[in-house]
Amino acid sequence: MNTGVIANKAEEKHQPISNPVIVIEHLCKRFGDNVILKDFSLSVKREENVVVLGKSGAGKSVLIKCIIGLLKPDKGKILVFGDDVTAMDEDALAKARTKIGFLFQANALYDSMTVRENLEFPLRRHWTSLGDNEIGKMVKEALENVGLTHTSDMMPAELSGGMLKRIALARTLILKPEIILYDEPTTGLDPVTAKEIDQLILTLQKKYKTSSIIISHDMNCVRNIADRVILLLEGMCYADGTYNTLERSSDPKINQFFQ
Ligand SMILES: Nc1ncnc2c1ncn2[C@@H]1O[C@H](COP(=O)(O)OP(=O)(O)OP(=O)(O)O)[C@@H](O)[C@H]1O
Repeated sequence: MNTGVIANKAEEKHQPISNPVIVIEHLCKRFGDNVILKDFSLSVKREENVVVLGKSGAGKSVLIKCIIGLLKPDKGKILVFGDDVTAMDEDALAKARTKIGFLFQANALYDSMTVRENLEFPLRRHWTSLGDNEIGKMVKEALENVGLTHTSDMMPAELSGGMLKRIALARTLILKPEIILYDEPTTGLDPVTAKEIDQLILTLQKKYKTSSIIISHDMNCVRNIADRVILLLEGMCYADGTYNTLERSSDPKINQFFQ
């Protein structure tokens, strides 16, 4: 069921460009008898931030894994820049993934590497033709972006939660992805630091013109960064609208997320 809650464009923080970068059509995914995605459709426009809300176990991570081809859906299409991810072989998937960055909830930095080495790692792995000079410049820019140039030679264990999140964001952005998928970017951070991360995400999204799908339970984060909010419920896109539109909804299934 779709409640037909429609986005009010006037409420949006910025105007995403209308051609979609991701189009998901009638996605179905089950594990045995456990039906996770029943008939899920969603379109994400260029430079748009779409937040996916949903209860624990609703299938948010399954959805993200389908988009990056880590899980094969049973039915449906996922077009990323017009190409269907569900029909790709491993080589094509690897190429498609270079356009998609992923910010893990746990940051996924290597504990045994310095901050600089963590940032160099994806460059050396994916862009093998880059020289040391070029890599050095890109690492410097990445650290400047997140205001942490002084941490270059530090180990992850020496950094606070907010700093780790900034470095993880810098590492995600260093490969210049056109789409970023965020898994709970502010979970575990205090409200002030969380707000700074929200602001950084918005600033860098504007600078690099990225489009995003964000999984979040943090309603401040949702309010701060969502152009549009999707409610994933019963395997479908149950509601679709701006934060303000959904917050005012009288539907208890929507309302419970905005208490
Ligand atoms: N590889 C798998 N094999 C079997 N079941 C799976 C697999 N991956 C996910 N599931 C099931 O799919 C359902 C949705 O999981 P998912 O991780 O997407 O939830 P979620 O909405 O991200 O929850 P949370 O907010 O708690 O992270 C769960 O019931 C989970 O057990």
